[in-house]
Amino acid sequence: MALLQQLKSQFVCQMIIWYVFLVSGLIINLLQICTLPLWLVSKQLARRINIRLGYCISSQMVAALEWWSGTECTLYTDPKSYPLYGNENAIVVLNHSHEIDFLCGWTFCDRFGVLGSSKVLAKKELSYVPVIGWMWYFLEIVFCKRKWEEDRRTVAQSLQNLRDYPENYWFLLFCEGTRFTPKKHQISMQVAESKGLPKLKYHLLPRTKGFWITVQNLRGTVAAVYDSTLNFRNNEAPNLLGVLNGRKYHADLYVRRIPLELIPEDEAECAAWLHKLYQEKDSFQEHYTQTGRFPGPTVSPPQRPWALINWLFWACLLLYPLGLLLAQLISTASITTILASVAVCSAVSLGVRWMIGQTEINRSSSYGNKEVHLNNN
Ligand SMILES: CC/C=C\C/C=C\C/C=C\C/C=C\C/C=C\C/C=C\CCC(=O)SCCNC(=O)CCNC(=O)[C@H](O)C(C)(C)COP(=O)(O)OP(=O)(O)OC[C@H]1O[C@@H](n2cnc3c(N)ncnc32)[C@H](O)[C@@H]1OP(=O)(O)O
Ligand SMILES: CCCCCCCCCCCCCCCC(=O)OC[C@@H](O)COP(=O)(O)O
Repeated sequence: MALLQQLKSQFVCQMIIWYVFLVSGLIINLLQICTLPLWLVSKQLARRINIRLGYCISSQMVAALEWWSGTECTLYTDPKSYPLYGNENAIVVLNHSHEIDFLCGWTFCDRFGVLGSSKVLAKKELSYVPVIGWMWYFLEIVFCKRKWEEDRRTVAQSLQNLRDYPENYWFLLFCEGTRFTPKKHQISMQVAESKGLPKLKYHLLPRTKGFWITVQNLRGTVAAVYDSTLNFRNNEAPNLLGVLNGRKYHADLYVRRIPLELIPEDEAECAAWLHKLYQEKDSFQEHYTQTGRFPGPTVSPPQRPWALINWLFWACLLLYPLGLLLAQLISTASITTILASVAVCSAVSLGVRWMIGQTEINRSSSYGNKEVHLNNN
């Protein structure tokens, strides 16, 4: 067991995973481009094909979490809501304090069969990330600049486009708008104070505009909001490099299903509703800190084999030509070819390392970091 753990952290294993992810990802991005003419002929078919192509990329990261690192995910939820998960459209509201929260979200998507179709309100910068960001264009992910004056029109339009989406999806919203850091927390609590809102201990003050516009534009096509609160056992702060090194974590996710009809239509009332939701989320986090668990019964939604099968398929397809190339390199062993191979390996590892950097909190944006001029009236 210890030997296997040692093996998982070896650089050569990392390189194999990165190589398969990057090369298969770029091939899939190319295939996605090839579907462009189809959008003009049959939009719904193009969407269904892209859902499957997207699955081939995102499920590789799910496979890394579930099969490589062996991370376990426990769901705390009402058993009456459980059968609805994956069988309806939903808006997911999730806390944003962990580097792999999006990946745990993807794992749950996979277990409920909505991984390829799931959506997120993502910052525009992520659309430039190769493989993942490029894939997102074809999955109709909603991007925002976090500048309301510009976003209010573009975000509403992108949301309207999802109204006739052909497969069930979960639309993820990190209402805090950025990852939790002590400084961002302190600033957002000043804003809370100026608005006369109670302080939150574990969350940043939620941004309400994105939530309101999402609910407004998806009303009638989305059945519920899944209020989701994520935590990791033993106070761990997991990260993507840990996952790729084969480190095992245990995620706990508390989900409450709230029918969409219960959410007020009026903007101010909707904002007040969201603030109250975050106060409740804060109390669930407090409960977790005190007791090591969330309230209510637990379930472990079954793991599905498709993410692993997909990874094995791409690995077989791409490692064979790589092996042939390496064999040829070794047999010819010219200094130029060796230098060229070292350069390619370095470029791959630098590229993927930069992509992993996008998930790291210490490289988080300055959004929410700037002192705001507060008006206490
Ligand atoms: C059964 C299982 C269930 C669940 C499983 C869980 C999950 C799985 C689901 C789906 C997975 C799918 C995909 C996941 C894959 C990958 C995701 C990866 C990452 C992408 C995530 C991101 O990129 S997060 C960043 C982008 N997103 C957001 O920002 C969303 C939230 N933001 C908003 O909604 C904003 O309102 C906005 C972006 C629409 C506009 O932002 P802007 O800044 O322009 O406006 P504001 O909202 O801030 O308006 C100004 C108001 O804010 C007040 N203010 C000022 N400073 C602060 C502060 N520091 N904190 C709080 N508030 C502040 C200011 O006073 C203004 O107040 P008003 O009263 O006028 O509103
Ligand atoms: C098998 C996989 C191996 C290869 C790994 C490559 C990894 C590429 C991952 C890129 C995915 C990017 C998703 C990042 C999600 C995220 O967490 O975004 C942060 C935003 O919410 C808020 O940003 P900020 O304001 O900066 O806190």
